[in-house]
Amino acid sequence: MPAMENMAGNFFLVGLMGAGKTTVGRALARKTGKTFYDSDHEIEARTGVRVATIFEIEGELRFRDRESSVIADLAKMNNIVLATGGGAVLRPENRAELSRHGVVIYLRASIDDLLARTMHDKNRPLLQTADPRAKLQSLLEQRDPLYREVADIVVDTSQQNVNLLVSRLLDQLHNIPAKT
Ligand SMILES: Nc1ncnc2c1ncn2[C@@H]1O[C@H](COP(=O)(O)OP(=O)(O)OP(=O)(O)O)[C@@H](O)[C@H]1O
Ligand SMILES: O=C(O)C1=C[C@@H](O)[C@@H](O)[C@H](O)C1
Ligand SMILES: [Mg+2]
Repeated sequence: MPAMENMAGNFFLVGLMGAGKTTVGRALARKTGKTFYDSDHEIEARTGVRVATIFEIEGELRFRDRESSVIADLAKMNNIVLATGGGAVLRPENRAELSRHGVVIYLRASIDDLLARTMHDKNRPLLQTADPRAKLQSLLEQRDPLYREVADIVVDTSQQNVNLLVSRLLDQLHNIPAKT
């Protein structure tokens, strides 16, 4: 088993759908011995239904309320890696919680990669449209400034294998003071 990195504080991952927040977050947690959480999974665990069903029945606004409540709870924990939902940065209170309680990592990827990585998963309601590429492009335009605003580190994930990505990320994290 590879050596465990001993680092203090929380790490929060932000970025668009398909950027790899869940995948990279899980690997980063394993490597640092932190507990992994995913805000989408937490919302699903609390409600007992999939994200797509919440959008369908309650609408996006109510989903965002649920998301803010989960983020507020999880951000206060210690020694965790949290993969946030792609739209978590939309609300200023979520951005404040994230930047206050952990080091925020923005995972970027090309639209081509995002599209390829999200194509087969029907649990992303915002991409169930006739033109998911155009949707991703417009979400990127809207959200890129918000991801950047909240991020302590920006990482390009295009054409990067997950293990390599995590080891490069750890090099950068060593140079950033922990937020606890
Ligand atoms: N660096 C990478 N290279 C290749 N494939 C990747 C990479 N990162 C993630 N993937 C793949 O892309 C898909 C989407 O990744 P993941 O679910 O981690 O994205 P996400 O950012 O959590 O998306 P969402 O916001 O919708 O939850 C998965 O099938 C995953 O295996
Ligand atoms: O980008 C978004 O707005 C979303 C991303 C997913 O993680 C989910 O939180 C949900 O599908 C909405
Ligand atoms: Mg995810």
